Amino acid sequence: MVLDDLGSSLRGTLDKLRGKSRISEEDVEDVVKEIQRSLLSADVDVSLVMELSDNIKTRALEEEPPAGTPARDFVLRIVYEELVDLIGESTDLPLEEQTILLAGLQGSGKTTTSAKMAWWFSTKGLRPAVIQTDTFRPGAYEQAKEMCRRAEVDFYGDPDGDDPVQIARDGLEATSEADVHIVDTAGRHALEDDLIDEIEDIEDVVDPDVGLLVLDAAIGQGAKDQAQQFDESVGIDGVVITKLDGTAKGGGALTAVDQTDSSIAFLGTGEEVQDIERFEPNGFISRLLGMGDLAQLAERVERAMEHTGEEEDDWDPEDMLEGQFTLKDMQKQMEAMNNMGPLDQVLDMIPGFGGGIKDQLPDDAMDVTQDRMRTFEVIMDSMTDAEKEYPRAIGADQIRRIARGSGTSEESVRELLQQFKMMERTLKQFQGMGSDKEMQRMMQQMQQQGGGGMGGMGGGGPF
Ligand SMILES: Nc1nc2c(ncn2[C@@H]2O[C@H](COP(=O)(O)OP(=O)(O)OP(=O)(O)O)[C@@H](O)[C@H]2O)c(=O)[nH]1
Repeated sequence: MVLDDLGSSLRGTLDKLRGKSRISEEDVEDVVKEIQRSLLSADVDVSLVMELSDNIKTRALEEEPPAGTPARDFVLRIVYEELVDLIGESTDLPLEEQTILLAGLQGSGKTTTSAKMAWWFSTKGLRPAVIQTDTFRPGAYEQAKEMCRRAEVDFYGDPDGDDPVQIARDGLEATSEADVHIVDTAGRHALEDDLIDEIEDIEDVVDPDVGLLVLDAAIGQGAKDQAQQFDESVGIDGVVITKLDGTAKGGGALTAVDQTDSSIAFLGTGEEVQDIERFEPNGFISRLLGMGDLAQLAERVERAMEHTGEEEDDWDPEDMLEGQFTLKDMQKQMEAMNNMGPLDQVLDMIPGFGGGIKDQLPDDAMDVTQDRMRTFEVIMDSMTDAEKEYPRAIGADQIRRIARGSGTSEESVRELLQQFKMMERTLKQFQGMGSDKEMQRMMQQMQQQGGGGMGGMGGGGPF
């Protein structure tokens, strides 16, 4: 996504400042150019890019770095603060009764997002209900109903209805026991007058407390007009950026946030109901700058562990950071990762693993696809405990036996062992960074500096 790219290119540029105590105008120019290049190539609106880069330049040249602050940290802090300023706080969504109206173009992910958000609110102890008013797209009703079933939340829709406004009215009544009403609306290919009229009518009936614009991360410059129109008709308080698990850059979404003077509420990171994250600007930016976001990682690991089942479980995810890595750990991790999301996203959250280092890993290290995982799981079920503890000792005879026992091929078994070795190497690389001490030191620094996300970046951080 947009800032991923910024993270790695910026790290390279900032590394050139290493060891310098003062920065020259030329250094600042380099940094600013890098930021401009990466934001523009991610489709962020030109005037927005110029504003951001001008601010960074002015501050970097005019402000006096605090005594003893290396030039690199000083510039980084400014970049960080300006990005926080640009992206803003996350949309205010108090955990209380409310009605949320979702707007957006066809296919942006509204229906999926409504169920995901409902799931999210349910994890916070509230009782959400999704009201599906999309009578335009065949299949929207079934899709929403099925996702709400999976999310275990209330749902209202009318597969035979053709009046979205009436459905909205009936839906509010039918789900009156719910605390949070999430009203999904129909999308169209482009902004058409009838879409705008329809959503305005729905808005009149539901009287939402919050209007959210759902945007596909792939949206480019078109985001500006769309955001403006929806803002004028129903009022946009926040943006949900979907499909951030793909290759899209998300720059348009930043433009929309700026255009509507709103903020980001949620990020969508997959097709399942749980693939949603509440947007946290500090964590988000720290993560993209390569600092990792421990809080999010902890939350994901915790959630994944809940799903790993009640079976006896002495597996501690921290082992993965401490060096006792066996196939048993890999098995548990794979179960957990099934629930946590793709490995590369998880790694982004580990301090020191984002950007640079991850980029240097072979692509294969991340390529544990769902299918491969399933095959691996079957294979591991056919292994003995000893084989899982000492996979390196597995020989050709055992490979043959395991392949036969699991109904897979010897090649698949070898592939699993290969994957294991790769993960082991990957983790060693991470351990080699002295993660524990480094992390403790980072936390201490952050505390000393008032908990600001930047403190930990002072010298020797994982950049
Ligand atoms: N990978 C990925 N896919 C997503 C995400 N959010 C939605 N999708 C997919 O995008 C497609 C469109 O999503 P919908 O939720 O149907 O979009 P919509 O805005 O309701 O579409 P209309 O009802 O036609 O307006 C579906 O195939 C979803 O599974 C996401 O965060 N990641």
